[in-house]
Amino acid sequence: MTSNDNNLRKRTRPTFTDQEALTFHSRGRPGKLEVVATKPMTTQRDLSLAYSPGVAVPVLAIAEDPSKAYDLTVKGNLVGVISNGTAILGLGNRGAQASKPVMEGKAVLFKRFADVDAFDLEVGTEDPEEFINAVRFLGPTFGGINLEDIKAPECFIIEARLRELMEIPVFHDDQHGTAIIAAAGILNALELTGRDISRTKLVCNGAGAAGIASLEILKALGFRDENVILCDTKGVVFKGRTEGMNQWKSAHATDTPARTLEEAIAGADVFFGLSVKGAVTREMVKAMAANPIIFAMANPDPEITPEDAYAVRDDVIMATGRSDYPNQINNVLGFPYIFRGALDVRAKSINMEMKIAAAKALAKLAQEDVPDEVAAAYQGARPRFGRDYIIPAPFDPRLISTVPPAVAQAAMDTGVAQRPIVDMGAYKAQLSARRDPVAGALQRTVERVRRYPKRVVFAEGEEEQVIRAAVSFVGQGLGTAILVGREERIRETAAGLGMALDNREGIEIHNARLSQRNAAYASYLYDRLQRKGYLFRDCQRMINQDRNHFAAAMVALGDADAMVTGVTRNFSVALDDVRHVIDPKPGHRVIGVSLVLARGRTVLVADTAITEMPDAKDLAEIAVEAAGVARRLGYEPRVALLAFSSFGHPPGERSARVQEAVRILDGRRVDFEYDGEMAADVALDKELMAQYPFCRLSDAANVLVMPAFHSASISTKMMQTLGGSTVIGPLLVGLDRAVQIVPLGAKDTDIVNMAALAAFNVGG
Ligand SMILES: NC(=O)C1=CN([C@@H]2O[C@H](COP(=O)(O)OP(=O)(O)OC[C@H]3O[C@@H](n4cnc5c(N)ncnc54)[C@H](OP(=O)(O)O)[C@@H]3O)[C@@H](O)[C@H]2O)C=CC1
Ligand SMILES: CC(=O)C(=O)O
Ligand SMILES: [Mg+2]
Repeated sequence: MTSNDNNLRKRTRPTFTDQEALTFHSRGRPGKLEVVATKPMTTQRDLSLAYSPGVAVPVLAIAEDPSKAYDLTVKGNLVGVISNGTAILGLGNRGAQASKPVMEGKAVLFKRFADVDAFDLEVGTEDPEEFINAVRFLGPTFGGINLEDIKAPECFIIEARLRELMEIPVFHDDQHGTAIIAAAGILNALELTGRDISRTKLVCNGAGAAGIASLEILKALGFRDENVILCDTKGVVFKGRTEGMNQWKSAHATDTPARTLEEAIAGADVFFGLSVKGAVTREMVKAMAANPIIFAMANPDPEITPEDAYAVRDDVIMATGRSDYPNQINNVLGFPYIFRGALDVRAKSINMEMKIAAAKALAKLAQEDVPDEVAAAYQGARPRFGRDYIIPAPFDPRLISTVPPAVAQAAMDTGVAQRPIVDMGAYKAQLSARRDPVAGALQRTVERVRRYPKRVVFAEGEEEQVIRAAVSFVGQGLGTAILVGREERIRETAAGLGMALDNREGIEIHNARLSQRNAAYASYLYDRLQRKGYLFRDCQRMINQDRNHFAAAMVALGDADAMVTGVTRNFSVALDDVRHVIDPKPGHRVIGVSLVLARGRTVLVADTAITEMPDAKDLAEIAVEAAGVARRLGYEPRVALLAFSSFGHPPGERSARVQEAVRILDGRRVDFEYDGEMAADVALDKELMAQYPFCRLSDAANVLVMPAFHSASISTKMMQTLGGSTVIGPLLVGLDRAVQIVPLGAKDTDIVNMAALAAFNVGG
């Protein structure tokens, strides 16, 4: 095993308690979804257009030509996620109401990964006919129907009937989504072990929705009937069996003397588990052929854990449905992208060719080199096609531009596309732009920190939201949280919040006044400040009484890796405290960078914190620092130096300063794209930018250098308050140690994000 393999296998489990899972779902607005209007609804005129009488016009247009619904309503991008809760994950029949968190979850994954709008419908019946009747009339609402967590064999009847009755794609994800992803993994595992698909022996445990559909696609790919044995709760599904049978199982019944899973698995090349936790034993693994392939896909716990399988064999290729082991076979890799492709060509259905195209696209993607930007999505370890990387990970940003085009092309080739794509290249570019950056930006940071946990000091340790943030930081596996404050007070506050800190691993409390390190910290500070008018006792007082000084000294002297503060003090005051203790990094300047996460894109804005009225040289330096942050966050920087004018028009003294900054950058021969001066709309809108064909940016800017602090601060705050954007920061950049200052009164989630960014050392 290479060290890369080792690292991948040793991934830590995300740790969360049941209470955290409940709080995640209940906090703020209960649940995970809300409806957002895409048109203004502010004036009388808006109302007249959106509703009566204006709405009558599209009504008549659609009545005359129903296909107009795709142009005039949300239908073409809307998927219904529909369940009756009879097979929720591997938890069995828990009822329609209990399935709602899963269905809401799927809806948000549709949005997050493929910008497909989706909402959930839970239908309170176990009767297939009633279910079919409840769904069959919903065609006018949706562009597609994703059925979920409906048990077999009813799911087969329901899906087949709805496919006949409805003119939009109907896709039972537990069947086909799972089958597609598993097939992709299998294609790669076969290649790695040098197997011929037509001679490979496979045992599938689980003859339900996922099991049966997987066998269908595997056989379409080349597995032979006689080489495949299916098992269920009654053991092997053999020819002639009568107990617990149905027509879908019969279709895969084999002529074999084996009657139990144990007998069937002996000598098998591949095990496919789509059943329940613990169905496979170590003995069974031992009995498999050389280089066995084990896909234990039951959720939330696999048929056998990788630890157990590796304990008895070291030649196994192992996959599970979980995100905390390598090779996650989970349908989240499929459904968002399969529907994206199907919707974009207005496919009438999702057929076998489209499913195989998706599986092959996924398999091929795992074989490709992982570029730098993407490596960040893999927790810092750059995966290479091999035993522990046979399938891309859910956060791989290439999925959106890879899978939907393959699905769309297959739909076009098989005649089910009602609106074929004319320019595939342009379509792929559009798809990339749909990628939601919000989670992406932070996800990479958090995953990286999880891999290299850090000691982060939370300076305002007595504050409620800081305690909550510290507990969450530790709970997410990001490292050790050091709370600065009076121990008893912190414990009491934590107890009042229902969080016992006693015995909680990963949390330390340091009282500045009682710390054994404060003499060292005070003398360190005195060395720095003695010629700036401070006496030793001033320094002692600062360390003993001021938590920012104490926390910063911990970081400066290596007792902690990073620090976060700001909840109770203004940014500039907190920064002054920190600057007494920590200098700028040699050759760098300290600036503030805000991350603006707007619909479909992330833009970095600088300097949002420090230099009030930068001159040309300052602006050039700000550009260099901001470009560095963009790179650290995984974006290739395209820097626009902004002004009220674009390339000299209209002229003005302020714009001349920005032009001068561009010339300074020219002289410094920096290694990133930049240009200016230009107005914000030119920087952000590629079409407007095209009016200036000489502009050196290859695409819309993703780093905006503002001409002064006021414009930086005003624009980001307006974006946040009025524009519906998420703004993270300002992130403090250019200090010699990792320090982040949150906005006054920040909430626990903001504090955790900033602590993660500090631990990641985004500023250095
Ligand atoms: N990783 C992923 O992306 C996905 C994983 N899954 C997982 O696959 C499993 C099945 O889901 P689904 O097909 O929707 O559910 P179904 O209810 O449709 O099917 C369950 C099947 O498992 C069989 N089974 C149950 N217990 C055992 C056992 N001890 N030994 C052998 N077979 C058993 C049942 O047998 P019988 O017919 O005799 O009742 C049935 O055939 C779940 O754990 C689910 O979480 C599902 C979808 C996606
Ligand atoms: C992942 C999924 O859909 C399931 O386990 O049911
Ligand atoms: Mg499911």
